Amino acid sequence: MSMKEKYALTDEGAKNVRLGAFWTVVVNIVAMFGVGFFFILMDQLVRALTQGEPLPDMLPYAIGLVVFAIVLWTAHWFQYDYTYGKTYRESGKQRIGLAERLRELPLSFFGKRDLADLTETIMTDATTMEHVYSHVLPYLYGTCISTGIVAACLLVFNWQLALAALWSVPVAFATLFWSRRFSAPLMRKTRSHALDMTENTQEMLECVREIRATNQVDAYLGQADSLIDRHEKSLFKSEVGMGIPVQFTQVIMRFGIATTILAGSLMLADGSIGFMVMFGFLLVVSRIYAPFDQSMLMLAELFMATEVAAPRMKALYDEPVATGSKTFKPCGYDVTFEDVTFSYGDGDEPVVSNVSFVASEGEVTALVGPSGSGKSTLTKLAARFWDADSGRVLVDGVDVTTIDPETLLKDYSVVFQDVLLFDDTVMGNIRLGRRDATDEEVLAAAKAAMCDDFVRKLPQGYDTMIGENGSKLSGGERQRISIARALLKGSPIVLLDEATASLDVENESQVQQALSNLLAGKTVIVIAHRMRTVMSADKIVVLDEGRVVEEGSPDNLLAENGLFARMVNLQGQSSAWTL
Ligand SMILES: Nc1ncnc2c1ncn2[C@@H]1O[C@H](COP(=O)(O)OP(=O)(O)OP(=O)(O)O)[C@@H](O)[C@H]1O
Repeated sequence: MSMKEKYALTDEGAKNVRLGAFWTVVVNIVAMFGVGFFFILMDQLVRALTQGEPLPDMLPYAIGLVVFAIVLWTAHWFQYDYTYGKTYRESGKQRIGLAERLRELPLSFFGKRDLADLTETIMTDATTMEHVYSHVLPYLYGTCISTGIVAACLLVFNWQLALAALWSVPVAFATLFWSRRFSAPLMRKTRSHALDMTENTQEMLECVREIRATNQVDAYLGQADSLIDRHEKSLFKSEVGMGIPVQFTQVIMRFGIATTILAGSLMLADGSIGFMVMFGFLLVVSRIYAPFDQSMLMLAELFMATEVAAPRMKALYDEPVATGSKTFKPCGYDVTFEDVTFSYGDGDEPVVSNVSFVASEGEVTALVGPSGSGKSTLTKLAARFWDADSGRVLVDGVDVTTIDPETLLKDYSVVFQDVLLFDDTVMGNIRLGRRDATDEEVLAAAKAAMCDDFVRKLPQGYDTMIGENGSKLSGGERQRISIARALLKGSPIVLLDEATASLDVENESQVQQALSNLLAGKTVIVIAHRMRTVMSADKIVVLDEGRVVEEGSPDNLLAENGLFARMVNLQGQSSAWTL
């Protein structure tokens, strides 16, 4: 596997890691030259002291020292730039790349993946990789290469002493990599326990009202406690599981010094090497192990990155994206379902089967049917939030799966039951419908959606911050803001999930008024909850267990006296169409 794939790097990132490794090699080799320089000076001094030779001229050494310092500083500067400066840029690109990827992924992906898990990938995994790019990879690769070069020189110089000095490096690394089979599962477990902890905290914060209302606070806190304990224990085990092999391999490596002294002493005794050769070897050997000490400590992080973080990031990159034509200029906006079958998971039972109907432009098509019959699913398929398993959804005869989702959604206004607002001003929330809308256009949409009266009563009117998900507004007010947003967008296809649960009578008639402004002249597919909407629809599609069981105008369906007629009779004069 290439470095790029293994560490989820971009092309430029892989290039910078290589250059970082190159400059690390230069730094290590230049540092070795320093050792050689010191060795030659020592040799001359020893000879002067023991054999009466004249003391060496110090000027070339002084000049050499200055040159050495300049070269080392320059090499360090490049190493620093490539390892820290440029690789941090790589991490920035990774994060932007992940965000771009999320943008390209089909919306169905977000339904399948746990959001806490996704947040962990973007925040924690990206941070782990950032540290690995900057602190570990160039340094580790560079050290291995420079050690290889020095080892080759030592082997040429004196292979017996070189073997005595260097055997410990491969043995130490082999031990460390072998220990990975034990430490890797521990790391994966720690990561998954950390994830459970995050999910629990996120759920606790999101559902704090429900938890309090159902007196579940103690139970939730108890669960959080046990998850934290479990994570702490697995973290301890994985630290020990990694720490012991790292310490052990550092000790193994130090045995190289002992064997160099032993072999060197024997060779010195039988006269096959001189004292200075032995001294030189010891100098080099003591330098060789130093960079590895640091690398070994980083290996834990590297293993974590290759075992957990990089695969998780790569998995996100490998997710199939929803693609399609970036231009879509239809002449009309009929939405046609053609024998559509769909299930949420591979191999699951279909939730809609062989559905065919046309929602015509300028008409309101109401989807009715019991809870779970597939009404919301059909609206999601219409907007390509999911792609059908078989059959086709067409807009003006064009299969939606051939159109890029972002391009397609420009033609859709969506008002769902669970309105989502941002912690922004009223103005900002409505303007999300169309970013370039003028203030006047936003106000006109707000008026048409019957928002104006309540917004003007807010402390700062349209500039009032409405809290997270509009927490400072009532359910009906939130819904009218989402309708204003859809009105401002003014798309030719409207998908609407009516909801009445949170609305009082006055609110309901205001929302109804807002809706009729939104729907005029559009292709409307509505999940109808109000009797009035159902009876005034141009077409009704009755669903049961994911199949279309009846289809036609309200009058015709009533006349047919089938399921729809029975449901209407059951509902009586109730204003809410709750089945
Ligand atoms: N994201 C999902 N993953 C798996 N199954 C799902 C998902 N969303 C819905 N379902 C299942 O698909 C079926 C149809 O659901 P859908 O929401 O389309 O029904 P509905 O008619 O809109 O129901 P309701 O009127 O209660 O909102 C249900 O059995 C539901 O459990």
